[in-house]
Amino acid sequence: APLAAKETKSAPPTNEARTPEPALTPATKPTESAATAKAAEAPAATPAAAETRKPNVVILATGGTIAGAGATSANSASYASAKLAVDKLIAAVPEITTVANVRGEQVFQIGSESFTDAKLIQLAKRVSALLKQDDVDGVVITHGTDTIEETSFFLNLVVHSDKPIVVVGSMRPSTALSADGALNLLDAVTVAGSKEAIGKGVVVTMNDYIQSGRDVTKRVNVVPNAFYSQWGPLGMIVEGKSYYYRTLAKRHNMSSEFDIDSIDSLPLVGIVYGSGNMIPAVYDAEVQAGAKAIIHAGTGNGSVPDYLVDKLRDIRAKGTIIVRSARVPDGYVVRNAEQPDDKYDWVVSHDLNPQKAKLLAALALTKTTDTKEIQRIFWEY
Ligand SMILES: NC(=O)C[C@H](N)C(=O)O
Repeated sequence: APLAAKETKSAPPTNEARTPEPALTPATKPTESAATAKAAEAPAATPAAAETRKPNVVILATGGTIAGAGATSANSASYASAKLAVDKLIAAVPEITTVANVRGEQVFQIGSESFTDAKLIQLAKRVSALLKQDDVDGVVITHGTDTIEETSFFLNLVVHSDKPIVVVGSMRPSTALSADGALNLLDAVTVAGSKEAIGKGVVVTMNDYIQSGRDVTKRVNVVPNAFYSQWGPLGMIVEGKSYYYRTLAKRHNMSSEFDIDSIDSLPLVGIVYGSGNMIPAVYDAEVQAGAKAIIHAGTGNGSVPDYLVDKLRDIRAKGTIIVRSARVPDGYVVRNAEQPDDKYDWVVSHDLNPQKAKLLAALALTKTTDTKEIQRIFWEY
C-alpha cells in the first residue's frame, strides 16, 4: 500500500526529484508539462514509470524548534520547542506532497538538548528498520538544532544503508516571522527522495545548504544561517533541485564497522572543557561516575596545562581512555604535537569537535579498548 494518501489535486504527478538528470543543467530540464505528459503516456509497470514514481519518504519527528511555537510572530528566540505533532508539521508544508509520498511517525517530542544515548539508539534502530523496507526510499528526521550535529554524525556511523537519511531542524519556530522550518523540511524531503543523495551519508538540510552530518556543527545560536562545516557544505538545494559539489571522504554507513542492529547501549564518555585555571577534580568525578573515556576539549591544539598532565597520565594508567580534542572550532589536533601522545598512550580526535569525538569514542569502545585501534578509528571516520 502507498505510504500516504496526502497527494493534492494540484500536485504534478511526476517526481522531479527521482527523474535522472544528465548533468547539473537546469536549462535542459524538461518542463513540468512535458514531464507530466511523459508520465501520463507511460504504462504503470514499465521501467519509465518506475523512474518517475514519487519516492516514499518517512518523516520521523523528534521535536525541537521546527515543532516549536511562540506567543507572537515577533518571538524568534523565546518560544516553547517540541509542541507541534508530526502530522501538523507535514500539513503545514503541502508542497511536500508534490515531491514525495510522505507519512510521519512521532518518535519523541523533546528539545534536542534532552537527547540521551538511549534515545539516540532508539532513533537509529528505527531508521535502520525503516530503510530495510522496500517501500521506504528515504528517511527524514525532524530534530532540534542544538544536538543535530551529534545525531546526524551518529546515524552516519551506525545505520547500514545507502538510502538517503536527512536530519532537519529550524532556528525559528513556525509561528515566527520568516520562519525557516517549512523550506528546510521541504528541502529535506526533496533530498531524502532523490537518487543523488544515495550513498552520500547522512546529511543536514538547513538554510538551503546540504551539509554532511559528519562535518556539520552549529556555530550561531540565533539566525537561520547557523550551520557550518570547516570543509564546506556538500551542496545546495535551489527551487527543489539539489546540486552537489563534493562528497564525504570518510567511512560512513555501508562502509562503517559499526552497526546499530547490534548496539543496545553505549559506554559512558565525558567531556572536560579546557580553559585557564582548570579544576583537576572534575576529571576524577568523571572517572568515579563511570566514564570509560574522557574527551579533553583542550585549548589550541588540544593542549593540556602543566598541572594536569600527571592527572591525565594517572587516569589513563588506571584504564580510562584520554582523547585530546580542542575547543577551537576548526583545524585538527595533531598527534604528538603539544603532548607526546605515543608516550602517554593518549588518542587524538583528528578534526572532530569534542561532542562528535565523544560519540566516536563511545562507539569505538563497543569494539575495543586498544588505544592503537581507537586512534585508527579516529583517523578513518
Ligand atoms: N533551534 C532549536 O531547535 C533549539 C532547540 N533548543 C532544540 O535543539 O531542540
